[in-house]
Amino acid sequence: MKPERHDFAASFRYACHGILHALKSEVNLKIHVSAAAMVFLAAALLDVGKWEWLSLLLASALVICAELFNTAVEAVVDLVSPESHPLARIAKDTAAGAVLVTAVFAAAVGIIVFYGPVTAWFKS
Ligand SMILES: Nc1ncnc2c1ncn2[C@@H]1O[C@H](COP(=O)(O)OP(=O)(O)OP(=O)(O)O)[C@@H](O)[C@H]1O
Repeated sequence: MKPERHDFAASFRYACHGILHALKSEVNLKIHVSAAAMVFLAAALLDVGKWEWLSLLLASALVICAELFNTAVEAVVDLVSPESHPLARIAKDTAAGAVLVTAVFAAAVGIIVFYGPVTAWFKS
């Protein structure tokens, strides 16, 4: 049954519940969040600039958002099509493809941002 109308605080709680559920159930999301934490630590240690921080934050947020949407698509597909179906496969594979695209983008951003500071650190 659909819940009654709710306020902003309730919407915020539901959103946090969704994120926590995905964090508990999706290994890939745990990996992405851990990777983002390590990237932020490296960025702080290497003292990268404002625009580099912005790029890293944007790339990390994109990957995590894509993973959350992927989790949502998987749940809906499992709900409406527990049996094997070509359209269910397309929905899940496409959602996974979106995560892959954002992960490749994040890897490229990481290389662009860290290449200079890391080589300079090794030379020093
Ligand atoms: N109902 C279905 N009908 C057809 N193919 C499906 C169906 N469910 C899953 N698949 C196929 O199996 C693959 C794996 O599906 P699964 O639900 O295990 O997700 P997953 O990729 O393992 O996600 P995660 O590990 O993040 O939970 C899908 O990408 C799809 O190709």
